[in-house]
Amino acid sequence: TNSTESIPIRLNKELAPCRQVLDDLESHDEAWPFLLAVNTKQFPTYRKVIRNPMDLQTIGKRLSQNEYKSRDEFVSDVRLIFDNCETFNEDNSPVGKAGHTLRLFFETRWADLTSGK
Ligand SMILES: Cn1cc(C(=O)NCCN2CCCC2)ccc1=O
Repeated sequence: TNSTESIPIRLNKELAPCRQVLDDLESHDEAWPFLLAVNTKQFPTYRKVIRNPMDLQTIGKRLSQNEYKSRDEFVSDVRLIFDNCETFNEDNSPVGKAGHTLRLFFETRWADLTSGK
């Protein structure tokens, strides 16, 4: 119900599924493009095209620093990674394919951890 969703993430013990799914993402074979922020020296146009960069290391820092007020804020940052990836990469490129694969893995794992439990 929405009665618990607005309670701060740490009070409502929603931190556990966030930490779990982040660990699962970081250890996935297709996570290599998303572990760290995109290197803007290697991709000089990136910051012009992608206004809100996001990566798994940044999410981990925010989680550890209690910067997420709800699980929905956490989920939004994860989905931002994949939306940015679709903007900047062709679907059939190595990075583009990794993004589609990891997005499906995330949505499936997140549903298992938070709804069908
Ligand atoms: C998210 N994203 C990532 C890349 C990428 O190539 N990352 C480099 C990954 N390297 C692998 C070993 C060292 C670093 C390109 C475009 C993009 O949107």
